[in-house]
Amino acid sequence: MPAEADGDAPLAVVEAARQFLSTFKTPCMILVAVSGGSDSKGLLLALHEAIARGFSAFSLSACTVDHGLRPESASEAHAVAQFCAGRNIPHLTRRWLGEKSATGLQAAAREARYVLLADAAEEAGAQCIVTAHTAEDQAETVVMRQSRSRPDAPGLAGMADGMLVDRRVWVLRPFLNQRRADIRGYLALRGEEWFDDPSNANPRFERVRVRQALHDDTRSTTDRFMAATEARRRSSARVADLLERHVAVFERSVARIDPALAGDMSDPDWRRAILSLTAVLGGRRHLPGRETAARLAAFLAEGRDGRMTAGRVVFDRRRSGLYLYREARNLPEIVIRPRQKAIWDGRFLISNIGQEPVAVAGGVDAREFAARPIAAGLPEAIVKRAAKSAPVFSKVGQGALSSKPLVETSIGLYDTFLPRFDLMMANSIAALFGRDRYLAPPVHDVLTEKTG
Ligand SMILES: Nc1ncnc2c1ncn2[C@@H]1O[C@H](COP(=O)(O)OP(=O)(O)OP(=O)(O)O)[C@@H](O)[C@H]1O
Repeated sequence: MPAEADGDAPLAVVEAARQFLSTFKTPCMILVAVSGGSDSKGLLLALHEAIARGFSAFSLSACTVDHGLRPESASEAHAVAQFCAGRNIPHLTRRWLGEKSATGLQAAAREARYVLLADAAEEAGAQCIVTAHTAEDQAETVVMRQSRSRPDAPGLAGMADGMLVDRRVWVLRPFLNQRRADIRGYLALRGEEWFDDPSNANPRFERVRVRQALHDDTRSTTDRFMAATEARRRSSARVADLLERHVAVFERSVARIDPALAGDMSDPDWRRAILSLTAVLGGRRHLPGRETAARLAAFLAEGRDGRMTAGRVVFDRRRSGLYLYREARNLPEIVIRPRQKAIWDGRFLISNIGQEPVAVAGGVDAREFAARPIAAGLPEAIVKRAAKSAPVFSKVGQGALSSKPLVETSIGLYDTFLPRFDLMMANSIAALFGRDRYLAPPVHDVLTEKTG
């Protein structure tokens, strides 16, 4: 399926691969996520060529995820494996065996794909993953985000050029500025073919509808995206700074905000800071929606002492500050088997390191929780209220637990997918909740290295 290409464009694709390799802190093995479509096959070939021409300390491996959604998917994965074998590139195929319900199919397939790719990277010994998202993918993402923009969106940052998956491996996107026609031209020049996924033309999916409607020049969208990404990174740096200066978190459960900043949400970065804290304390994976944010802003603007609940979080306003803690309602009860981990209430990752099952419930007896925050200077009434939603561990059946589980805050906002432009604020949230910094990307990053 050869396609038209500009004169120098094929070399531009290899040049993009070369430039990408030159951004690494140290040479490493890169796992290329190859679907068999033109973009990812082009990325694999361009990296392979760039490595052969001057970057020999790098190596490649590849992985294809067979989602099992189309009859041809297994044979396509096999063809990719053969293509890799011909170039001495180790290749893994991973099958998605999860539940495939019609609603949210693409989102479920996406999350499963990234986790399978992360597992494959670990198995192959690769230090990062690359995907071949293009300038067209970027333009589509911007349009889709525009249509559902959340209150946290400063400008229209599109897809990040890097994303940490599962807290363990970075997915980088070296072709975000490359056009599909150029990648296809490059493949044609090298005499290579590719598969066209028919679901890329299925109007059931939002991305496909957007693509079909998008007549925008992707080059100008790319420029706008780069400016927006820069704005988003600066916003993230500022949010990090605001959180560090004005917020304290006690026992991973109560946040105190300086009284001076308790009444105002008009600054978009400060609003993001408060809404992010709300998501973490409320155990949610997304920021509260527009309406909740507006209700909260109205409450804070009143400037009076009192309480309101938003996004499962109580906002308790007193002269000494604004206190945030999880409301004591709808707290789940779970049992964690020996040597297993589970996320409780979206807020805590609990590891049962003992030999017996552990039951987890909310705030039945929180005396232990109460002692420390009071000693740290929190008002007693706040501690008592917050204690009601703290996790309490017990033995299933009679008696006392012989070993306590390990507990850390689960940051649903970032633990599965952390876009690179939010790394600084994610790190300051992690620090507030007593967690280590997130894994740093393997490539140089001027902004985070300067300020973070
Ligand atoms: N089945 C697959 N196996 C391996 N890699 C894949 C697969 N599907 C997609 N990819 C990788 O992801 C890139 C983007 O693919 P595509 O646009 O189809 O995914 P997407 O669902 O839109 O991605 P995202 O959800 O991350 O925006 C591909 O260029 C390829 O690198």
